[in-house]
Amino acid sequence: MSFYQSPKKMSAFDAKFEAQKIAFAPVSFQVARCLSQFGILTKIDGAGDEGISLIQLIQHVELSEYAIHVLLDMGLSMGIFWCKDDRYRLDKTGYFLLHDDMASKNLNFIHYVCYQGLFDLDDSLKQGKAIGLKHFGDWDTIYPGLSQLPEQTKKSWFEFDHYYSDHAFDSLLPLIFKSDPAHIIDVGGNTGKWAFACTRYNKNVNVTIMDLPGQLAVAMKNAQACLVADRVHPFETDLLDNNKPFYQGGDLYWMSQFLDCFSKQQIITILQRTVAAMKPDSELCILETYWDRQPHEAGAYCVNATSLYFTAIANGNSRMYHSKDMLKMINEAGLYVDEDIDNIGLGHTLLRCKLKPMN
Ligand SMILES: C[S@@+](CC[C@H](N)C(=O)[O-])C[C@H]1O[C@@H](n2cnc3c(N)ncnc32)[C@H](O)[C@@H]1O
Repeated sequence: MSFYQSPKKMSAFDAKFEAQKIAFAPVSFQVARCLSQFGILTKIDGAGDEGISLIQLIQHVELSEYAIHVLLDMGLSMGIFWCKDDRYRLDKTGYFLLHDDMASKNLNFIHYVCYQGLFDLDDSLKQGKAIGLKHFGDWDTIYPGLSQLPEQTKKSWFEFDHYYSDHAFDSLLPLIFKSDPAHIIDVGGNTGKWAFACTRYNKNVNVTIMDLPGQLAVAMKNAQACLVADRVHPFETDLLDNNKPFYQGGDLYWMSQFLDCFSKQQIITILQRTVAAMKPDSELCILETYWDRQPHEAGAYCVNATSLYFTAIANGNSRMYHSKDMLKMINEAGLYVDEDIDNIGLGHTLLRCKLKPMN
């Protein structure tokens, strides 16, 4: 990791400006969202090098002159546009806000899933509970409620989750199938995207999805639609309850973006239960984004920011981990890492684990 290990080279004047940006960050965030939602970014982008004036924008955007003008002024301050001779042109940051898929998925996730709940971050930190979740329902964690979230919130949650895992899945399939597993157990398999990728890739493999009932119902509906309900099987459980069952004897246990939903103590328990369920030659593959394994500072920023979603909205006690913490827990549970591969998809790491030999 080449970042965070020395002070930033910046004048006090610039640092003071950075501090003001943080103080006003919710304003910038909402302005960027409104510029996008009301089509102002698209209009200015379409005007190209010629640019577009406020008077012209008023004719195309269904907002008052006042509303467009306050958004434009703040957009200038945020470096989204530049303006010469009263004509606005998109600057580079504006270009990526408009055209970068990752920025739009992140922005929608923060607005529809996290924004209101983050107001309760301080109480969530003090109580070790996701106090911000109260805006959506009365659950201990967001997961039993996922399928009941308001429509736009649910859409933003799934688009955010899938955006990162989808980018990793294609390059992972050959790696996972090199050990030729006949039966994969997808722990926290959600709506079945990985299960369907596996059944498409290999015509013989069976996949069992272990998850909460709400997600399994959606996954099995999807399995019917994909015509693989004979090879994709549901296994209902709640991994926060040790009295609930754990699928025994799978060839390959798969945990993608799953362990980050649990506290350290819960992870150790889940890994120990996995160890107890594995055959001597089974594997456990863990796919996660660790902030210290990101190739660029931008990745570490997004991963660390995502931790606070877990704190205030998802469960109050989990996070995106440092890889050293995960490696320690894997070891403690009785596993060793056979392969450790970074830079999969958008900054994922695959840890391929096996049972430690018995002494
Ligand atoms: C962040 S999603 C990951 C989905 C998918 N594996 C992927 O890579 O996109 C976490 C999944 O873990 C499941 N999960 C969370 N808590 C759980 C629990 N206590 N028991 C079983 N599954 C749980 C959720 O329902 C959800 O499907």
